[in-house]
Amino acid sequence: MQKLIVLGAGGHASVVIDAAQAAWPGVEILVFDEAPKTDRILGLPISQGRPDPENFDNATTQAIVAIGNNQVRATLTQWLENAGFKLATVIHPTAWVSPSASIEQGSFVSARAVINARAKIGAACIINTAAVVEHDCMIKKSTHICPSATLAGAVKIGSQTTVGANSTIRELVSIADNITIGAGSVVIRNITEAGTYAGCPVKQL
Ligand SMILES: CC(=O)SCCNC(=O)CCNC(=O)[C@H](O)C(C)(C)COP(=O)(O)OP(=O)(O)OC[C@H]1O[C@@H](n2cnc3c(N)ncnc32)[C@H](O)[C@@H]1OP(=O)(O)O
Repeated sequence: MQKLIVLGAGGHASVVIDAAQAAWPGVEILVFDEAPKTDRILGLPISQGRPDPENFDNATTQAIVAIGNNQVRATLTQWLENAGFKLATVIHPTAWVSPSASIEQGSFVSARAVINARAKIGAACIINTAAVVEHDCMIKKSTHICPSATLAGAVKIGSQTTVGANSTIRELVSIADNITIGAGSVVIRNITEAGTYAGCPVKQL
């Protein structure tokens, strides 16, 4: 890959750009945003709108959505796929990803994150800075594991779920789709009903 298209130009995009530049020195990064708040990000120009697939060659170009909102990231990742772009998986070089783990396309793994043996990460996920995804965890698509969250062994997380910063999920626990776990929370039982949960142990807000 010589070119990386990044959709989104907010705070999370800065982190993805830094990681991509560290992972692929010399990569040309092209940033697009539908409503940019500035004209540059980390010194790179921001183009307004979406990239035109006619202008890019999949042999040299990949694309990723760098937006923290799970629903928006899911929708735009689907748009990239439908438009024929090749999705990138961006992994910061200081992250540890077990050779037996798998990560689907369009996902981002930030600095110092750990993804241990046989863990499976779906498409368009964010495994954020210093998050720990222990052995045999399964995370469905478009989910965000926030900074320093810890998923103990064999935890299952649904799609479009957010596991808040510095929260802990007990081993073997399952959390369904469309759930938000508050920062610093502890989950010790399965959560099946969509909603927001916080505290130690969590209660539905
Ligand atoms: C790089 C990055 O920045 S990645 C992003 C990382 N960000 C996070 O991890 C943040 C995750 N979000 C949170 O923790 C939020 O507080 C949420 C989603 C749990 C709740 O947000 P809101 O719906 O706005 O709730 P609000 O702030 O109004 O609080 C409602 C109640 O829940 C309590 N509450 C909120 N968050 C938490 C929490 N994390 N733990 C315990 N209690 C909480 C509040 O004290 C309040 O209680 P009260 O009604 O008794 O006063």
